[in-house]
Amino acid sequence: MMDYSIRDQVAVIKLDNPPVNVLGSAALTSIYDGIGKADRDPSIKAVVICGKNGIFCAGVDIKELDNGLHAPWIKHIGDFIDNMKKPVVAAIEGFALGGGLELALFCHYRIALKTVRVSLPELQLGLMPGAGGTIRLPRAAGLNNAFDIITTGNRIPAEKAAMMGIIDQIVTGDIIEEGIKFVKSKCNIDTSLVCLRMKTVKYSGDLDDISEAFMTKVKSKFKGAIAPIVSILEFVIIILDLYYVHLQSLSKNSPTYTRAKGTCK
Ligand SMILES: CC/C=C\C=C\CC(=O)SCCNC(=O)CCNC(=O)[C@H](O)C(C)(C)COP(=O)(O)OP(=O)(O)OC[C@H]1O[C@@H](n2cnc3c(N)ncnc32)[C@H](O)[C@@H]1OP(=O)(O)O
Repeated sequence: MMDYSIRDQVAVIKLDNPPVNVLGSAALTSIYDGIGKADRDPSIKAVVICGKNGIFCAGVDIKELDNGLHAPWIKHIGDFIDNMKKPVVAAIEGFALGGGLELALFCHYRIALKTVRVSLPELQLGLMPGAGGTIRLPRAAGLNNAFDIITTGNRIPAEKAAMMGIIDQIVTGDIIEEGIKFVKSKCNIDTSLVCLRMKTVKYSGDLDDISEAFMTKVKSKFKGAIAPIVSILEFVIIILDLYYVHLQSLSKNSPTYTRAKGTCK
């Protein structure tokens, strides 16, 4: 399900679940184990996550969804990386779709070949991007772009994704070599500063107006099947609102207040 190797003090975690590296229970467990191993090993300075077979990851294994995915649920991987001091980069080729993009968004950085496409197609499948997509995508790409990507399921080309802030660098050549080179240059950076979950959500205009406009657009597109879509959009808004509520409960002098304040501008 995953190859673990060490190159020049960098752990390379290569998803290996042919043909398209979907995330079932076994693959998720092996990624979680691999990241834990890299974190515990004092000789490892950084981590690259990539995929075999010319593709990063086609998302969660849809065939397993009916039976329920077993622990560690994909979100646990995100929680773990959020707290890692060693930088983690997603080195993307082919596609990063659904849970695959969410996995990439867990990482501190994302690099990609120019030919890459990313998307969150969950909504079209009657699902929601529940593994952090609603939290991290707005923080990477801004609220307006995130709503657009989540509601359309469009596949975004790498260069556009880079302009939006989803991809940090477009590279050419061997994606793993590039990943190693990239992540080694980030070893002295405080990872909490690049952890997407702690970043500010950027949006232009009034939050209620933006969400209302997207609701209207989505309702007209998905005639007769809007319940999950409306819930998902509301969920994104609720997450933002929760940050405000959380803020109000904190002492204004606390470091947590200062940090949390930055997440909901
Ligand atoms: C509570 C919240 C829970 C879950 C959240 C889930 C989020 C998700 O990740 S949902 C999944 C989102 N991903 C997708 O929708 C991607 C679907 N796949 C594709 O679009 C394409 O397969 C492709 C990745 C673009 C590759 O295309 P191609 O090279 O033409 O190969 P295919 O013939 O389409 O696929 C090969 C083989 O893989 C199977 N497969 C592809 N994706 C998945 C998947 N996500 N889960 C399970 N299986 C998948 C596909 O069915 C083919 O299988 P065969 O047996 O060979 O037919």
